[in-house]
Amino acid sequence: MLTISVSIPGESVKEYNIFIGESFDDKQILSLLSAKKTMLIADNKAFEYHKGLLPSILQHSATYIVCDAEKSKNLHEIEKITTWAIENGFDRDAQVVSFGGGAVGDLAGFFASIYMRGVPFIQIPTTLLAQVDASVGGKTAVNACKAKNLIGSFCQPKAVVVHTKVLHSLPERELRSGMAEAMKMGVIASEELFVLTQKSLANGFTQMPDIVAQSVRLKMKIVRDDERDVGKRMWLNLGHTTAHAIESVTNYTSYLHGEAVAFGCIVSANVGHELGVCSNDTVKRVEDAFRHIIANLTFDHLVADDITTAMKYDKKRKGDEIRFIVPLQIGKVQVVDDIDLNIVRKTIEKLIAKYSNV
Ligand SMILES: O=C(O)C(=O)C[C@@H](O)[C@H](O)[C@H](O)COP(=O)(O)O
Repeated sequence: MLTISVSIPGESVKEYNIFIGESFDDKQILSLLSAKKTMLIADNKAFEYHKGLLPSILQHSATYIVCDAEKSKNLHEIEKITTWAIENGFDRDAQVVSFGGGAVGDLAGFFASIYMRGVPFIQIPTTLLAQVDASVGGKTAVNACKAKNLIGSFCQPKAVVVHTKVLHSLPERELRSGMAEAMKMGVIASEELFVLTQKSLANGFTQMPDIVAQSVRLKMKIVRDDERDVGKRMWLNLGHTTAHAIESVTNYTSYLHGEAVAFGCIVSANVGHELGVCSNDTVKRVEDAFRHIIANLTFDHLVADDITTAMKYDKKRKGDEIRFIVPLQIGKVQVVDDIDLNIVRKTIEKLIAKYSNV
């Protein structure tokens, strides 16, 4: 088992461990928290397939099942969980264990951060996407009418427990989607990870524990320096200005998050090229990598104008100015303030046409 220790400076230092291993004795997981009562908030599919990983937790908790997690990531579901928690007698001494993909982790984490003004929580991510990205870093959120993750909090978990064993049973589409976030991390900060993710994808998802560990380490280095997302943490949003807009205009039904991110990273590299900061070679490397994630999808029903309109709700914006993250080379990105949305719209139009017949 690998343990990554996190220490995030601030008014009060937040310290916790991220455990990565094939699987864990769940008694050890429970012992990481001292609370007496546990609310297990679990994705329905993850619970169906993997509840065997949680014998002790199940004995000591009440379980709330979330169906269709991305569609349920909203304030209505938060109210439903709150009613359930109250009816089950959970008070300030309770704790939350989240079990599922990124959407359940975001929802459960947000609930934990506000229930009775906050109770501790542990993340047990069961998708590759959640293991490499969503479960670490302490962003919790629900979607609002106009945009993704508009309501949320910064709240670090008490621990993150990554069972890499669950990856063996994930559908290939889910694995590809998760790989997009690890690949994105490579573009941001590590050519080595970028190359590793490409190799893994080409060879049937090899070296997954290594990819999870490298992604988490790189992400936490950035989060440690800028927990509140006012500086370099914005790098982690590479591809997400486009991705969130696409997810919102398609009502979270057409693409998995990582698929939207893959398309978004291709958009970012091409926008960077239009701005003269990203070379032909880098654009080609980015497209060669991410196109394998979106290979079986079509984008022809998307309208570039709708996507750029939805970008106006992006949380990174500064007044009316939209910020965009672009790659400079593999391993290095830059935040562009006040991006010209005409350039973005034209680039998206071009790429919708290009990736509609793949
Ligand atoms: O942790 C971060 O910071 C990121 O931006 C990582 C993203 O991959 C992740 O999807 C995040 O939840 C998006 O955050 P948001 O602030 O754009 O909602």
